[in-house]
Formats: sequence, structure tokens, C-alpha cells
Amino acid sequence: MSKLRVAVLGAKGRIGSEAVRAVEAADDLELVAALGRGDRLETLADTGAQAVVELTTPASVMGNLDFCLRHGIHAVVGTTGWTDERLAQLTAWLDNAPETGVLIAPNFSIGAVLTMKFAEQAARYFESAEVVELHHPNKVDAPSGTATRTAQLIAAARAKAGSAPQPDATATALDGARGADVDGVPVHAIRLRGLLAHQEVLLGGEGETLTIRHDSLHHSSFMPGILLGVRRVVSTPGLTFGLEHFLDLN
Ligand SMILES: NC(=O)C1=CN([C@@H]2O[C@H](COP(=O)(O)OP(=O)(O)OC[C@H]3O[C@@H](n4cnc5c(N)ncnc54)[C@H](OP(=O)(O)O)[C@@H]3O)[C@@H](O)[C@H]2O)C=CC1
Ligand SMILES: O=C(O)C1=N[C@H](C(=O)O)C[C@H](O)C1
Repeated sequence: MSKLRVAVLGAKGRIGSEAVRAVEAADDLELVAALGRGDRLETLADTGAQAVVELTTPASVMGNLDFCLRHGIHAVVGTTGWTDERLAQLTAWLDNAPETGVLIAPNFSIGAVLTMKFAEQAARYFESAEVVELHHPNKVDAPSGTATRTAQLIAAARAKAGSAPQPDATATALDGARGADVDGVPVHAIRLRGLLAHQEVLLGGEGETLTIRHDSLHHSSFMPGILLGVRRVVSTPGLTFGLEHFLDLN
């Protein structure tokens, strides 16, 4: 059977360089291009790439996806910075490329995906929910894509259950003291040398709290999810948001 032809964008970055090694090591995949900033995107078409792994920056991702979709190249996207406006633009591009698939995964690690799932399940049982994400200090965006998605899932679950607004008597606060407000869920971002990617979801009810914590200790934690995404996206046209859709979670 012929190997799936895969390219990595952001190939010299922290996660991109690990993804290059993971694709090279996979028996069923062939790395046909490993591109960094300034490299010609035409290389993707020239090398016959069938799927791209996009691991660049929020400033670069849209231009790269525009090129991929105009050339019918499937994409697995780990890059963060997704807004409603960006998703609408991507959906419009996909409408013109109905056979092409795009997976956007706020987090490729199984533990982080489960953290989001557990938080979503637990949200309606607690009065209070806050998210704390902790990352290496080289990260350019805050809060993290994972924390934003987690807060959105919590907020949607609370809204569906008819939960009351969260209790919070704060009357005065320094800017940022209560974190970023993501659909009514406070999200706090910590940047600390020595860390990689970590998250705590804190839930509070009468007389009890529940803390769900996940730690990515090495970029290798993201690789099984990236490889699964590549294998599945080529037969999944349209937009898939979240790796959970490619996992057998119920
Ligand atoms: N979904 C997930 O599970 C994960 C997602 N991420 C996300 O992936 C992204 C990358 O993270 P990280 O590796 O830490 O960041 P890095 O800054 O280490 O890597 C990004 C790389 O992309 C390069 N780059 C920038 N623009 C382009 C372009 N147009 N074409 C090709 N390459 C480009 C950068 O080059 P230069 O240095 O010259 O700017 C850099 O080498 C972030 O958005 C991060 O949040 C990270 C880990 C896990
Ligand atoms: O920049 C990172 O490192 C990470 N980015 C993603 C995010 O913003 O959620 C995933 C993971 O947290 C690592």
C-alpha cells in the first residue's frame, strides 16, 4: 500500500520539529516536505503532499490554510488563535473545497482531550468553575487554545443545564486579577520557565471542590494525536474541531 504523503509547516519549531520526527518514524507515512518561515508554499504542491500538519503561529496559519485548501491538501492544525471570524473564513474556503478535510485540535494529547471532556461533564454539577493554564514563557498567545476551548465547553454545559451565573462578590479588582472572561468562565494564564503545557480546571460547590489537572511533560505527548489526525483527516471532508471526534469517546 502506498504511503500517505505528509508535509509539516513550522518544521523548525518546538512541536513542529517533534512532528517531523514522528512522521518520519511512521511506517505508513512519508515526509515529503518540512517547511519553515520563508519557505515556498508551492513546495507542497510540487511534492504532491496529501496532508499538511500546521504548527506555526496564529499570524501565519490562515495564509497557509488558504493555500492548502486552494490546492486540495488536507490539514491537521495545532496552531492556536481560533476566533469565530477565523472559523467562518475557514468554513467559506472549505465550501469551495468540499472534498478536503481540516482538523483543528486545540490539544493533541489524550490527557488534555479527556480533561476537556471531564470538565464539560462535571460543569453542571458545580456552582463555580475556573480554568488555570500554565505554559512555558515562549508561548505567544494567552490564554491557551486549550483553556479557551475548555472554558467554552464548560460555559455551554452550564447554559444547557440552566445554571445560574457564577457567584463572585468582587467589587474592585486590579486589571486581570480575575483572569480573562471566556463566556463567563474566568481563565487565568501563567507563564513560567521550566513548564511546558499544563492545565487545572477548578470546580466548586457547597462544601466541596473538584480539581482536574493535566500535565504535558514533553512534546511527545502530542504526537499520537497528530498521527491519528493525519490518518483520519484525509477521509473526513469538511471541518472537524477537536481531536475527540476522532477518538472513541462516548
Ligand atoms: N494543539 C496542540 O496540541 C499544540 C499546539 N501548539 C501550538 O502550535 C503552535 C506552535 O507552537 P511552538 O512549536 O511552541 O512554537 P514555535 O515558535 O517554537 O514554532 C513555530 C514555528 O513556525 C515557524 N513559522 C512561522 N510562520 C511560518 C510560516 N508562515 N510557515 C512556516 N513556518 C512558520 C516559526 O518560525 P520563526 O521561529 O522564524 O518565527 C517557528 O519555527 C502554537 O500556536 C502553539 O500554541 C503547540 C503544542 C501543542
Ligand atoms: O503553545 C503551546 O506550547 C501549546 N499550545 C496549545 C494551546 O494553546 O492550548 C496546546 C498546548 O497547551 C501547548
